[in-house]
Amino acid sequence: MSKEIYENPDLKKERQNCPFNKEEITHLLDGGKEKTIERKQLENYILSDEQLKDAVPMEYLSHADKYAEELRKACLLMHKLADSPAGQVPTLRALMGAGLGSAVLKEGNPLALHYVMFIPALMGQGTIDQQAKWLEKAYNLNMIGTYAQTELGHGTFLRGLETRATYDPKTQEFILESPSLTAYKWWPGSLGKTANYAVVMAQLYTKGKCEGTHPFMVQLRDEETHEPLPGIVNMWLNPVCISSYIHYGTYVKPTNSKLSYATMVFVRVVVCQDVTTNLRKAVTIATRYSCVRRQSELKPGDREPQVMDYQAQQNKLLPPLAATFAFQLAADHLWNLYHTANNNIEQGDLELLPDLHGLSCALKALCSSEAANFVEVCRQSCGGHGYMSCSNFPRIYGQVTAAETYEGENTVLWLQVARYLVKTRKEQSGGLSVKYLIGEEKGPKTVDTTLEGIVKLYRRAAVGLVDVAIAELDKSGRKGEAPHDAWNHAAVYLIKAAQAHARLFVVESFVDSLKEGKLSAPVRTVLSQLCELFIIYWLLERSGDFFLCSNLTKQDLLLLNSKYVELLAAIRPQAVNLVDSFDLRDEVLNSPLGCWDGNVYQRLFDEAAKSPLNQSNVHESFHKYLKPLLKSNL
Ligand SMILES: CCCCC/C=C\C/C=C\C/C=C\CCC(=O)SCCNC(=O)CCNC(=O)[C@H](O)C(C)(C)COP(=O)(O)OP(=O)(O)OC[C@H]1O[C@@H](n2cnc3c(N)ncnc32)[C@H](O)[C@@H]1OP(=O)(O)O
Ligand SMILES: Cc1cc2nc3c(=O)[nH]c(=O)nc-3n(C[C@H](O)[C@H](O)[C@H](O)COP(=O)(O)OP(=O)(O)OC[C@H]3O[C@@H](n4cnc5c(N)ncnc54)[C@H](O)[C@@H]3O)c2cc1C
Repeated sequence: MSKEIYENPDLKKERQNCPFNKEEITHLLDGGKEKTIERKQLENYILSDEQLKDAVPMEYLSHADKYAEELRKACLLMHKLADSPAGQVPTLRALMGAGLGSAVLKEGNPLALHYVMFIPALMGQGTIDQQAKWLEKAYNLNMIGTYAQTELGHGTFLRGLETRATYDPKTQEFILESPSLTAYKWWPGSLGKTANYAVVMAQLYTKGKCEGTHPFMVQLRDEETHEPLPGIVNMWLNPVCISSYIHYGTYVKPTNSKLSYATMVFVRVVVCQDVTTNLRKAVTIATRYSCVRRQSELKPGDREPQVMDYQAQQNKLLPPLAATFAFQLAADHLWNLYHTANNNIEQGDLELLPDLHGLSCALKALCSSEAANFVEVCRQSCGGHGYMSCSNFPRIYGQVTAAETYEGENTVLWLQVARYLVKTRKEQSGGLSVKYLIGEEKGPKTVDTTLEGIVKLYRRAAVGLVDVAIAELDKSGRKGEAPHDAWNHAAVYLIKAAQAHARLFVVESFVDSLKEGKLSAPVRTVLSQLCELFIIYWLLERSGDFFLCSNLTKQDLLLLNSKYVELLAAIRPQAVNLVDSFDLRDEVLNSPLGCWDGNVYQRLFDEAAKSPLNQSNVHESFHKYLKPLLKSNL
């Protein structure tokens, strides 16, 4: 007789009479029905392999055992690549990020940097000959690489990196050296124990002149013994300058010195998608738990309500739910811009490079910081159980907050965005993605609080805040301040302008995607409600920007507040159906709070029982330490 599948009765009720086709949203997020089928086949292929399951929860292993266990599984995954039903590239993409890969490699993939930065660096910066020599070796995993740029003393300021690569015309070799302790490469993933090669960013010196940071291919370890090569600690020999600009001993300047930064741009683009995947996991866990959890008293004398019925809980969870769609659609737009710009750059056309840099910085900083804040709100919305390691919130939060720092610390990226916006506004040229800065936007006299009207307000705020920042810069200039001092003293305004620009891009992406998308009426209705909720939420959160730059009035704000709480109530009934549409398997959520069946308490109990401390009633330490204390009559 088939085992009755348990489903929490509250979750079961939430799922009844769903007014829209969940699979339609699943296909939208996957990029089409075929992609969904491919993803599900791949998930079954990977998650059905018993060798990829953890014998004990990772949190109970030592540091070294965690590394060994993750490496074992990562290598097994690579062996499974060849027979993957989804093909190599989609499989690798799924295994590297916060999605399917995180169901197997809970502490992170020791081979991630090889695929996410090392190979892209070779593809983007290597000459044809170098690619012929290294790419096949890298794809065949006959070498494991990393991207070694950050040093103990420098991560942000690339022009300040201390590692030197001095070209010796006699031997036609580069001598790489770390001239000081602060020059030691620090942070590169896999550098410690896994990689045997690295793309090393170093200052290129030739004929006594520094030509700036360039990428070098360096062998770190013996390919057989894995022992570090001689002198590896502070001296690397025989590196190869990738995309060599040394022709017959003479340095030939690249068409754009920032092309050597291209790998970072690629990762910033993929980080937007990755943090969105993590946010989807957090929202799913918190939403399902909030419909299982019953607590307190809403109506005197009534049964304890589902905590999702509190407006305060809806205010916590529905904006991040909406954000997952907003960020996904914006990340898709950015990915398309990346491909267009990259194809043009390969033809020597660099026109879109500033736009790509500006937008990738803006979206990486916005999505990572907003996702980090939203993940923490999701964790808090689950009370004490959200604090448990097995909830998966600590791990998701750790991964998302890391993205606020790596690949460009967010503040630094915001200032890069501001530099691009000020230049575009002042020069009234370029600015593919910031057309509003070129034309003279006439702000609406009275505020129109329709969706289109609110988007216009976002545009007013975006252009207005750039003008406020420029006015500050000009004011400092008139006081005789040097440009770098004026820039530093306007930083607060510059960052606000950059953030308003990033929010405008996300809002326009969401609205435009709904206009262009071929959606059924029910799906369009629920996504439009989420879109309106989200853009009003952000406006209410940043109302100062809009008061400063538009004719928004107190009455308008009160009206928008009312609209916002109406939308919370309208979306509440579909919260579980919306997160079910993400189609995230329990193994990917990896949380007893978020499991599909809602059997939360039993799963929490089972997780607790796995702790080594729960394998006996009295731990040996009692006899060693506590008992003597109890007897000592202090
Ligand atoms: C496939 C699925 C994957 C899923 C997994 C996803 C994620 C997880 C995977 C990987 C992450 C893991 C590890 C992270 C790895 C790292 O962290 S690698 C190290 C990252 N480090 C950085 O990002 C360093 C940040 N700093 C910089 O980029 C630069 O120092 C700077 C801040 C940009 C300043 O550079 P500088 O040379 O000083 O330039 P300046 O500010 O003077 O500007 C000069 C002009 O150059 C333009 N510009 C700057 N950068 C770029 C660029 N990248 N592209 C194009 N143009 C650029 C700038 O706009 C200026 O132009 P003007 O016209 O003169 O204004
Ligand atoms: C999980 C993780 C993985 C990583 N993986 C890699 C890797 O694989 N390879 C690699 O090379 N690196 C890696 N890194 C390093 C990472 O890229 C750097 O930490 C990052 O670029 C930030 O640089 P920093 O550490 O020097 O911070 P800093 O720049 O020193 O930041 C300190 C403070 O200074 C501020 N600041 C700095 N410059 C300015 C400015 N111009 N204006 C205003 N404020 C400023 C920052 O905003 C910040 O508040 C990783 C980091 C993490 C956390």
